[in-house]
Amino acid sequence: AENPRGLPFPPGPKPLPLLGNTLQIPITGSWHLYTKWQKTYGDIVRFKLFGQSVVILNSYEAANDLLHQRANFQDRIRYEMTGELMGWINTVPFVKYGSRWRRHRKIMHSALHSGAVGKFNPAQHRFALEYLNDLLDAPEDFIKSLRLMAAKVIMHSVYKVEVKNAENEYVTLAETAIKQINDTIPSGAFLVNFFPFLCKIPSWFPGAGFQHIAAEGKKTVEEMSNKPLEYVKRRMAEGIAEPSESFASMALENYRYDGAEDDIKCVSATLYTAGADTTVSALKTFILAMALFPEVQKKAQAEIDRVVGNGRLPTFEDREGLPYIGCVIKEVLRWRVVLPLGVGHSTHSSDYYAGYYFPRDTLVHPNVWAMTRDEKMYPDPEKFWPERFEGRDKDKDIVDPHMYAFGFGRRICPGMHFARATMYITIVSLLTAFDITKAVDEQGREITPDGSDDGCIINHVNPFKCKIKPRSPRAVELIKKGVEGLR
Ligand code: HEM
Repeated sequence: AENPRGLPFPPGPKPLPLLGNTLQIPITGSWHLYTKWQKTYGDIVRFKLFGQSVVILNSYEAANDLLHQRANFQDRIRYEMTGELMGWINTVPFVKYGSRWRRHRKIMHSALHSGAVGKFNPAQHRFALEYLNDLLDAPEDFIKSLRLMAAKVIMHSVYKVEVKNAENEYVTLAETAIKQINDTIPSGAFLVNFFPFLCKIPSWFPGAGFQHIAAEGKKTVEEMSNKPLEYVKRRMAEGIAEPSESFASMALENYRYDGAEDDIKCVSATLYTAGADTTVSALKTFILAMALFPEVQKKAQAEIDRVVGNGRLPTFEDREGLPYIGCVIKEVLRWRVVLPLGVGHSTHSSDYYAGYYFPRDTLVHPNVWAMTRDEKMYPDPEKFWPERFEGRDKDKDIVDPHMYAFGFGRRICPGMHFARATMYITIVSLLTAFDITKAVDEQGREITPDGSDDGCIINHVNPFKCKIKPRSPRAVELIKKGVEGLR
């Protein structure tokens, strides 16, 4: 029997036949609703999206017990539309728990684990400098040039593609693919994600427009994966490529089993889609926080001035000597966590926890947003206050955001060390060279950004205005000199 102990499902709102609770779940910012449900139903809440059983874990403890500790909670559900029809099933976050996924993780791990990832620091440093230089020319385009920086860092690290502008062929392909995915994943937006049998309807059938969208999507995903890898292989064949010049060339050198190339192609394409927008989200949050909390900015700048001095820009070597910056990065990851619902894991077979029954293929999401708003751990949670992390032992009475911002268990973000390095060098360079303040309107009044966010799976603060001004003529000189040095 599936449920021999006859235990109940976790509590939750009553579902309608067929529709389940789908009509109750907002497409954006659903974590706010789940956090309210925590008061009614507790830390473990169950509901249904059409026929899909969903469990939300509202506490760090429950998420850690299940998603981190249990091997049975490391799978992913099938997304018919996004995964199967559009071809995203070939990218790591969608791959089912099993041998293929293990091969993909191994390829990523060998280049991205904490001891190896330093290889990419020169590229991260270079593009952070170019970002500073872009800000000198067009400070008001700080978000646009941030996106460009993230694209440059990943494309260079993964393929050694030199991205000059946002119109780059490979960047455009990946961005188009991401846009297509964002339009299809949210709950309810695409019925076919939850009604697999709809896939069998021919595409000329009225209302089956999803099949055209799927076909378009699949083409984009294939091109996004094939084209840059062909570029790498061309460089290798022509003998231009250093074997270790990029993630992909290293992987092609190191892994030569049957089917290795296909694995490498899928993994490489994943890195842009998983790594660019997430990093941009975190860095936008940082800039917003600096505009809203000037005293934090001053303190961070004082630390840099003390440790680095003003004769140079900071480097990766300074990282250990800048503990307050470390706390700022943690607070960025907590204050507006990038993925407020993480990425849903699923159960491989039926299971029990806390007296409740979990059928197989239950979609289980950590409500990370609720964890970041736990007032017992983080008093005054809306305040951006890095000091809350100062002078404490890891895991003692406060959870380090690194423990939840990058997910859980065997599925934990394999790019976390890479992401943190990009965040570090960008943040520390920005603080050294610029003051970030609120913008002023024509009457000279300060404009305070409202700090709202778009509520998407990868959550972004909404576009806002701020002033980004060099701290001194010396800072401008250092940026110019730094960028010159790169040429
Ligand atoms: C601040 C930036 C980032 C954040 C906050 C972040 C967060 C996450 C989270 C929450 C997950 C889901 C883990 C789970 O299922 O429990 C994830 C998965 C993943 N991330 Fe990241 N990530 C970031 C940057 C990156 C970067 C830069 C890369 C690649 C270079 C990357 C590659 C991946 C991949 C491949 C997965 C799927 C892992 C799997 O399903 O086995 N991420 N990330």
